[in-house]
This record gives sequence, structure tokens and C-alpha cells, in this order.
Amino acid sequence: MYIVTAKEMYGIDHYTMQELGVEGKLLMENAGRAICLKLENLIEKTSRICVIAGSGNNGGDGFVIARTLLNNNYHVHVVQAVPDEKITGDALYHKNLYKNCGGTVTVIKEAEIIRELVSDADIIVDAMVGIGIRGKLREPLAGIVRFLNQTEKFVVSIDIPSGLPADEGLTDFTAVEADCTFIVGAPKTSAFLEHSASFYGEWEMVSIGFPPLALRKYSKRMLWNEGNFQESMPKRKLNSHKGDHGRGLVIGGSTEMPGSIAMSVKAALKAGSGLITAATTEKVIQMIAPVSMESTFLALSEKNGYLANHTFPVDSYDAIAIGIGMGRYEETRDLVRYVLEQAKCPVIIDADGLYHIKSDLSMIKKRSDPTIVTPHPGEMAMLLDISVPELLKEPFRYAAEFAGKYNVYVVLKGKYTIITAPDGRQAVNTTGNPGLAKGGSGDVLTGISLAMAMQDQSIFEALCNACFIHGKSADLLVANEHSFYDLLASDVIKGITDVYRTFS
Ligand SMILES: NC(=O)C1=CN([C@@H]2O[C@H](COP(=O)(O)OP(=O)(O)OC[C@H]3O[C@@H](n4cnc5c(N)ncnc54)[C@H](O)[C@@H]3O)[C@@H](O)[C@H]2O)[C@H](O)CC1
Ligand SMILES: [K+]
Repeated sequence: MYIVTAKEMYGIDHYTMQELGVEGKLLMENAGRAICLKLENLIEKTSRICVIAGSGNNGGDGFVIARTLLNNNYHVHVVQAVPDEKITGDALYHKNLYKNCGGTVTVIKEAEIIRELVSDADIIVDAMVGIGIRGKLREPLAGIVRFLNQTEKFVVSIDIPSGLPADEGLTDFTAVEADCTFIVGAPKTSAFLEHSASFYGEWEMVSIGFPPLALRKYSKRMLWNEGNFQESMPKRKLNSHKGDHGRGLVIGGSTEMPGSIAMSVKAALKAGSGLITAATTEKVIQMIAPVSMESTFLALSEKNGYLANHTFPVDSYDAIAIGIGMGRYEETRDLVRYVLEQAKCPVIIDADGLYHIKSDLSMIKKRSDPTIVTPHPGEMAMLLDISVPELLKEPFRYAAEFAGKYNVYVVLKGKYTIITAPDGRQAVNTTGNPGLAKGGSGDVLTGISLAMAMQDQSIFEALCNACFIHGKSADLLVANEHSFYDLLASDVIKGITDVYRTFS
């Protein structure tokens, strides 16, 4: 499923109409009809429905919905929140069809009377504004939105909750807080931003006839779901041996933080790596060996419980993860630099490793093999020299700019984890839950990512699948024996079993 900006949606729309010859009226009919098929499952046959229509094509969708419901014997009424002369083009065509079928319309000039007009309605369909919103909502629409947000009635928004921007970048808006939203054609980026996603309520996308070639042409962003996971995950050959599944190295750990590297190692093995070596201090090896029985160890020299600068061969690995629990010292920074310069395989940089590259980002830019950074918002903001709120306003743009500028893959972790490739392709992960907001969760994701980077798939797919597995494991655990409260990172490692058993 593609994710679009308003501009991209208009591009897709224009292409479908001009190049492929599909008329706008037909797209609008498709949208309204597809939405009604879904809506009728949500409402009673006796429900009274009030459609609030605006001036643009979003209002046009509202008129198609009103006509379809009317023709299916529902009790429906349209409140038009703009003067008659504002309804033009395809929207006017569909308004006329609705009226020709016996539909009724009340035109309102002031927001106040909306209370009275919807007093007997059970369901309110919000078709005031969609992706055509410019700036903050004006009156009387803003007043209607304020009313809708304090009413108990069930509010269904069409395409976008009216007033909400389709794109990232704006946080000051008045918008409908919908109970549910039927998104037209493709979800918009605002459905995946922390400050705006909740306005959509539950959402579902309806297809209205945009061909995949049009979507592909305009959007580089997608939602990574079960279908993508199942299609792209390499199948295991029955006659394969451990050498086929990757030899990985995890570098990190300190006496203060021995557990994190153990988690990454375990997760990497559980997710399907053939061989994993943990490169850490002698003391950490002693501490984690009893719980990391399946891995091998490489003892590196230490200084005050942390890894010291060290040169050792890094060329016999298929992928490397570095940074976990390693601390932020000059010696550990030199170690990160050494590995980034020497390793001729994909390198994943996490946790303290991210602080080290910040001091000299040319460390990552110079590399010719894939480099992957896996920051949470605080780390990403640190890398970009901006605040976390600034980052969260436009995470898609910031991640894409960083990935392009430094030629790296970025896994920006969060409720909506965004995976970005250096060429600008982006995916939003669909799995995961609040149970993952706990220490160790990131270490597990790094381990799974390491395993995925060594399987037969592109790095972009590998990272999308790693995030999918990590979140899905947590989802299955919470759906069965665990809760958001008690879920531990070590449970998530165990849960990988169920993900594989369910989906492969
Ligand atoms: N290709 C598609 O995606 C299709 C989408 N459909 C629906 O059409 C809308 C987009 O339609 P458009 O006419 O371009 O814009 P809107 O209806 O969203 O809004 C424009 C309308 O709103 C007024 N307006 C703009 N800003 C404000 C404001 N701040 N305050 C008040 N009023 C405002 C402006 O004057 C315009 O009149 C899309 O979301 C889908 O729902 C098609 O039906 C099918 C194809
Ligand atoms: K709307």
C-alpha cells in the first residue's frame, strides 16, 4: 500500500484522468460507492445519517455517499456548509444526481445551527474538506468541527478528518477527531505522524481505480504489511547449512551494560543468522557466556570496563552491528571509526555508536558498502542538531534528507517506524505496540536487523522485515500470554518463533 502527500495524490489523480482517460466523475463515484459498501457494515438499517458537505471534491464524495445511501433506503440528509455557487464541477454533477433522486440539502452560513440540524442524526459523515485544505480551517467549518469534537455522535470522515493537513510540517490546526476515516485511494502521510494520526480514529483505505503504475510513478513511500513480509522474506532451502545464513559480528558491551549485547546476539540467532560472534571485553564474555551458548566470542582489550581501541580482522563477516552498550569514550569512538573504515559488508550502527558517528559524519559518508543507522527520535534529533519536536513534525523529510546526504539506510524508530533507503524510498512499519517501549527493545531490533541483512533480500527489504518481525512478535505475545506492561525484550526474542511459524 502506497503512502502519499497531497501533491503526489493530485499527481496520481491527474495522471489517471489525463493519461489513462478515467473521468473525475467516475473516480468520485468509485470513492463514494466503495465507502458506502464499508459504511453499511458499520451502521443500522434504521440509522439516520447526516452528511456535511464542503465545496471541493471531498464534498462531491459526500454527495455520492448521500445518494447511494438514499437509494439503499437509508434516512439521509445533506448539510451543505458552503454557499450554492461554491459547488462546481464534478461535485455539482453529483449534487444534482443526489437531488434528482429526491435528496434534500440544507445550506448553512453559520456554524451554530449545525447542532439543531444534526440533533436527530445517529451518524455524521464529514465530507467538508480533504486533501485540498489550505492553512487553518475557516468559519463556519471551524465552528462545525468544534461542535463535532464535543458531540457523542459517531463521526465518519471521508479521506481525511476535515481540517487536518495531508502532509507533515504543520502542527497548528483545527480538525475533526473522527471515530473512523475512510481514506480514498492511498493513505496520506499525516496518518503516520504522532501529532496527527489519532485524528483519523480507526481507518480503512478504499480503492477507487488508481492503477498501481500511477501510484508507483508518484510515490516512493509505502506501508509495510504482512503481504510485503511474506512476499519478500527468502524461503529457507531444505539442504542449506549454517554458512548460507550469514556470519555476523556484534561489537559492543561493557561491564556496566553487559545485557544489551547478549540480547542482540540472541535475537540475531533467533531471527535466523547462521553464526554470530560477540566481540566484547573478557569480563562481559564471562558474564554473558552462560546465556549466549549458541554464539562464539572474540575478546577485545578493555579500559575501565569499556572496550579499548583495538584492531582486529573484520573482513570475514557478512554483516556487523556496532554500538550496543559500548559507552561513549574516545576509545570506543576510535573503534567505531576503525570498523566503519575496514568492514566491507553492511554495518548497522546503533545506540552509543550513533553518538560516535555524530562527531564526524564523514565516517559513514565515505563507506561504499551499506551503512544502516537505527536511531530513536532522540538520537535522530541529536544527529541532525534539531529538537525532538522539530523532528517529529517532519520525520519523513528529515529521515530522507539524512539518508540521501550520508548515503545510509535510516531506521527511525517510534510508534510509526520509518525505514528509509539512501535513494529516498521509505516504508512505515505496521506492527508493534506500547509493550515495546522498554529497555532492550532496540537491542533486539538491532539483532534481528543483523540477521535480516545477511539473508537473500535487499537491505531495504531486510530492514522492513526486521521491523515487521520485531513488532509482530510483540503483537502476538500481547494478543496471547502477555500485556503491554509485562512484555520484556527477552520475550520479544522468544516470540520470533511464533512470527515465523505464523507467516512462513
Ligand atoms: N484523486 C483523488 O484523491 C480523488 C479525491 N477525491 C476527493 O477529493 C478530495 C480533494 O478534492 P479538492 O477539491 O481538491 O479539495 P477539497 O475538497 O479537499 O477541499 C477544497 C475546498 O476546500 C476549501 N478550503 C480549503 N482550505 C480551506 C480552509 N482552510 N478553510 C475552509 N475551507 C477551505 C477550498 O475553498 C475548496 O473549495 C479528496 O480529499 C477526496 O476526498 C475524489 O472524489 C476522487 C478522486
Ligand atoms: K473530510
